[in-house]
Amino acid sequence: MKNKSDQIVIFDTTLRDGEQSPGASMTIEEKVQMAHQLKRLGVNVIEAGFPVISDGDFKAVSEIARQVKGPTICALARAVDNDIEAAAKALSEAENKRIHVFIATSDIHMEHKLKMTREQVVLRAVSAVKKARSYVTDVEFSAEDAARTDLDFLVHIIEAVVDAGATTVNIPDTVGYATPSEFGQLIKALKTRVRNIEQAVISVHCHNDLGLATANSLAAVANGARQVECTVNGIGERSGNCALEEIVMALKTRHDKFAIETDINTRELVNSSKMVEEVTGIHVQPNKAIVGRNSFAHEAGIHQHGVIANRATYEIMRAEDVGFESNEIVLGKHSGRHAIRLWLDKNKITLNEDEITELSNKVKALSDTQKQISDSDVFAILNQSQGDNVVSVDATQYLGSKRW
Ligand SMILES: CC(=O)SCCNC(=O)CCNC(=O)[C@H](O)C(C)(C)COP(=O)(O)OP(=O)(O)OC[C@H]1O[C@@H](n2cnc3c(N)ncnc32)[C@H](O)[C@@H]1OP(=O)(O)O
Ligand SMILES: CC(C)C(=O)C(=O)O
Repeated sequence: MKNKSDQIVIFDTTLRDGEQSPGASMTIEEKVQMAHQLKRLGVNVIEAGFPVISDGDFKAVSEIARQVKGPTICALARAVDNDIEAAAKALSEAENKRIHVFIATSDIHMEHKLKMTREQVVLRAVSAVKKARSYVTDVEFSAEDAARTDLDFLVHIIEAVVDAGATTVNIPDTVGYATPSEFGQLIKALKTRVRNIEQAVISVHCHNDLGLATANSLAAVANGARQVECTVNGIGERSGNCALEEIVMALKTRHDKFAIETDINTRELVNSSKMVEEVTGIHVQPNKAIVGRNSFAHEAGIHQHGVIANRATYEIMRAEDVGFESNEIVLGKHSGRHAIRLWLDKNKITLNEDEITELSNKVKALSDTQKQISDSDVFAILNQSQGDNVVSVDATQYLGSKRW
């Protein structure tokens, strides 16, 4: 990392919070394979798991700690001695290690779930951080449900854990309740009010219940957060977490606004996304920002015309920069003649303007009866038109579709 002010720590929790998505459980081998990919992607911290929860998770964290050198390997623990001991043990072979302890700080969680008073929670948090510090120098503390926590109490507990040795303090919006302006203001308030805040990195961990996880994380960064917790494809509890690919590409694309760097090799984003789809069986929707298959695809004629003239008319990022081979011009109901001309050029077919118009009309007519148009559909149209001497091509070589 360069320096704290213009760099952000990308803390990937695909293997911990991401794995908490119903149905996303991974085997030890899958977690290790994913951790190697996260290293290729360039994440700074890999939250490899929660060692106390099962033998499998303990082994997965230990194996990742043993095999994956370079990034910091992090293990989660409740503010419970046994959890912290398990985390320390699982991390023993890590080159760079972090123990992440958490306890809830909102009144609703403390009263109904933990059945603890504010004072008891502070004492438990301080003692957990001290215990974690007895094993490692890099300790993260999370105030679970921070976004719904009384601000004075949050300031107080953060000061206490930083005094106890926490090197990163994480402010989760555990239930995805905050709005960007509120969350940005919360980070700003902590930066000004927490006496010893300069001794720790401020981190955020936003959930996506209202679809605001990335927006809230960005607002936090704009107000001084320097670690963002996120997951590939945004998987995680309920509606998931801030998506790694979204926060990284937002910071890269809007460098003019944020002036923040990450260490992420963005060309590995699509590979990482595909690996998460494979190991979890959870597929991203086509319109998923950055890694969805429609993110750089254009079907509407006016857009296609613009993109053919200059990609920047309708693309704010380059498909190649996130790991796709290229952008796509997709033929369909909304396509116009500029796209048809491009398709013909690519396939080395020459038609006159009347024939191009006729082909365009036939593509539109076919699109009224089916959802998607493949290359072989277009060749079939051309072959049907053979009698009218439009063109003669052998469509059999194009059977199957490039896109669909
Ligand atoms: C916001 C988050 O994502 S937090 C992380 C969530 N992840 C997980 O829960 C991982 C999977 N969890 C598990 O396997 C289990 O819940 C375990 C192993 C952690 C605990 O299992 P159990 O002992 O059976 O307890 P159970 O899950 O029913 O209840 C949670 C217990 O942890 C306590 N607890 C919850 N959070 C904390 C905390 N941060 N610090 C201390 N204690 C906590 C609860 O008060 C409750 O204690 P109780 O049993 O004395 O009532
Ligand atoms: C453990 C913490 C960081 C968490 O996952 C949450 O609050 O959502």
